[in-house]
Amino acid sequence: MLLSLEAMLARLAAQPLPPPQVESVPLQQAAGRISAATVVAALDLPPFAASAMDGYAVAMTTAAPAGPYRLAGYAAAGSCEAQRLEPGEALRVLTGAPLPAGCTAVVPQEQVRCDGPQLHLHASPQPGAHMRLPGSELAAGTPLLQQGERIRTLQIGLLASQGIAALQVYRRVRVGVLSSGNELQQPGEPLAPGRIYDANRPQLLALLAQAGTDPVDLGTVPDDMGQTLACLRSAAARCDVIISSGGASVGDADHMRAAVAQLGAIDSWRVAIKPGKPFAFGQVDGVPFLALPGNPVAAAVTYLLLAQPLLRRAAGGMAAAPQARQLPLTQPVHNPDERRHFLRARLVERQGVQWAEPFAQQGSAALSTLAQAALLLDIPAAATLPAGAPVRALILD
Ligand SMILES: Nc1nc2c(c(=O)[nH]1)N[C@H]1C(S)=C(S)[C@@H](COP(=O)(O)OP(=O)(O)OC[C@H]3O[C@@H](n4cnc5c(N)ncnc54)[C@H](O)[C@@H]3O)O[C@H]1N2
Ligand code: MOO
Repeated sequence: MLLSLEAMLARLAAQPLPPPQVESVPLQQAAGRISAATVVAALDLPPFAASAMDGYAVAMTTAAPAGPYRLAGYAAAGSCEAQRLEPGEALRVLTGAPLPAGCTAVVPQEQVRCDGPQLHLHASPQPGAHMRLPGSELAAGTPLLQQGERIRTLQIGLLASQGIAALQVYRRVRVGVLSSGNELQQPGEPLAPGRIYDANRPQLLALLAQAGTDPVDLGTVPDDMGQTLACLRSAAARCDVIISSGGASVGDADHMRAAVAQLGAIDSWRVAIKPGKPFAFGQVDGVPFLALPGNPVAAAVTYLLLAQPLLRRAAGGMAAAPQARQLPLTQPVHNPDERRHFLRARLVERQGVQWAEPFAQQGSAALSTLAQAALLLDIPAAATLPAGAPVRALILD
């Protein structure tokens, strides 16, 4: 049976996965990790009334708001002395200094004239000017991080300003990657006749590293039952998820599915997408196992569309819709197939408008256009779209 992409995703979402483990990391190393806890602000920010300028804190009077004021003292950032102004008094303050009780405005030093102990303002200040009031930026109790949220680099400063030195995050998921096939040779070795370089394993390992997992290189296994079993057993002992490519389809030299079935269970499916029709899911000694197709573009596309959501869940992360936008097509597209096509495309700009331009080469093995692609265009089954028609474009970078 050919399953729709959505039905396949729903099936994968229903697969039980082991709960992610939790570890503590220093705050500055937490960017890109998944928060294992909901974090709320413990402090008001700023925690006390503070000056936003180098200048003077004044206690205004209605009779003479521009002064003169009597200079009553001094406070710098870090001062801890509790001070108080009476109406008509001013305090020299530096940026970040705690403001004295009774302060009604801060006047930047460029806008005053000092005459001995007397301060004259160039103009009447606005009440509250340049005063950072406690909690005005952030109130204690405000949520800062949700459990399952990916921590952004630009959140680190805010978390540090709350006094947080370490965060509870989910341990990176260890994802083992293996390739199968007698034809495969390692990049770096001389190429023997009839053989090809293993493109899928380096590509998948790189995608996994970029996604914040802990990739484990399980190497290449030939089409041999004994070696496939040995590789899978050792992988299950050290990985949280195992991904293979090749041997997902109907070929004779397919030991992968038989080996997985012997060590656990496997369910093969066909998904109504091109590239990427053959796809299998199972478990090896209880460790989730995903079999991606061997054709290199099909392996990359099924990784992005099917494996990534499962890995995000295994990592404790919240579900996230793929980044997509609507773009007009530069040329007509015809998909006579019963499968939805995901076309590699580039983004072009014409007269200030962005368009999606599909590459001519769309073969499931044609890595050269994957290497240049900025977009994957989602073309419905049995559809003919004219030039200019809007299509859903998944953003690849
Ligand atoms: N009779 C049928 N044949 C095929 C069907 C089908 O439905 N009926 N499906 C085709 C589709 S679609 C795909 S995709 C491929 C997937 O097949 P497998 O997952 O079994 O993969 P293999 O047969 O092992 O390899 C396919 C192709 O990819 C090359 N390959 C494999 N691994 C790598 C790698 N790590 N790096 C680079 N290239 C790799 C392999 O040499 C083959 O050329 O099946 C179609 N056939
Ligand atoms: O997945 Mo295959 O690569 O559809 O052509």
